[in-house]
Amino acid sequence: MPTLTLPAPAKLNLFLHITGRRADGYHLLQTLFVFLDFADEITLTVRGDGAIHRTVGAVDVPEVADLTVRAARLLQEVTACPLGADIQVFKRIPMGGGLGGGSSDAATVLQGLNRLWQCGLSDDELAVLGLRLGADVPVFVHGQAAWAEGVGEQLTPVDLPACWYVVIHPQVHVPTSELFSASDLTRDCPAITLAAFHNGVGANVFQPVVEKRYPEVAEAISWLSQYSNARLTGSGSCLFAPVSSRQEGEIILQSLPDKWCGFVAAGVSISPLQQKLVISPTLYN
Ligand SMILES: C[C@@](CO)(OP(=O)(O)O)[C@H](O)COP(=O)(O)OP(=O)(O)OC[C@H]1O[C@@H](n2ccc(N)nc2=O)[C@H](O)[C@@H]1O
Ligand SMILES: Nc1ncnc2c1ncn2[C@@H]1O[C@H](COP(=O)(O)OP(=O)(O)O)[C@@H](O)[C@H]1O
Repeated sequence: MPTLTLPAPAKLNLFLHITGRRADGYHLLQTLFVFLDFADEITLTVRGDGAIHRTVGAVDVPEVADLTVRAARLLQEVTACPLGADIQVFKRIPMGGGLGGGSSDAATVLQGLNRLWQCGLSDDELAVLGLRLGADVPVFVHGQAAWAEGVGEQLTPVDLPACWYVVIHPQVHVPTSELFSASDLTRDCPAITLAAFHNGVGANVFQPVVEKRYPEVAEAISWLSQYSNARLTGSGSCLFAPVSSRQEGEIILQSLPDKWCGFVAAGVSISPLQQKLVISPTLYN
């Protein structure tokens, strides 16, 4: 049966402001998404019997709740596709760390099965479907670094200069919903422009809230700030800082306290998924 292996990259939120709230309680954001060349790997194999199974995946995510399985079922339902799939998810991206791994996995499954099942949906149609699974799925479907508004689905592509980042996971799980409901979260940021961001305006509004509730994250931010401008990504708990080269990042990581994990990755404007899809439109065998 046809098989396809694709990357599901991590993202960083280079800044994240909340500008207001929708009537349904969801928060309106301004953020800048960039991708990392650090990714989960997903292998999809077509099944003729219509069943969808996750044959490899994170042990602490039940198969039925896995965003890859939910994405496959959604695409199957919407397109009335009679085919199924076996899904292998090799996780590298820390979960619940603000790196968007679950959303990225879902986007990769939508893109991969759209091809394997020959559904013929456009990127825009896949992004609309993806939004039903999570606010961050559309940006991963399009795979282009973007200025984002709304809940993160109103995307304007941007081309950012290549950059290296040190990313640290303080081994703390920070639940996104808890942070969005925090009383001390700033929800009235004035709207800014991309030009203002490039002039140094912009912060992550979750950062002070997370630092107050999770001292371990505050300690990690303070540690990384010795070397470069450290900031939280998404709702945390991972943090990142720009560095001038992979080598500089690796040197910083040599002093990383054992209790935390870290890696160095390149920030890229075209996601590793889009790069692979564009280079070889008929990838599967
Ligand atoms: C904060 C961001 C920034 O990129 O990323 P992560 O930290 O998750 O990577 C996203 O906005 C995360 O969006 P999304 O992926 O939809 O968050 P979920 O975990 O599904 O949302 C959990 C809960 O947070 C609240 N929520 C979420 C998004 C939003 N714009 N407003 C909200 O109020 C809702 O109550 C929702 O039920
Ligand atoms: N394939 C998946 N990979 C990671 N997390 C998943 C997956 N499917 C469902 N989840 C759930 O989504 C939550 C958020 O995961 P993730 O997207 O990695 O983090 P974040 O939203 O903080 O960037 C996890 O805690 C997990 O319970």
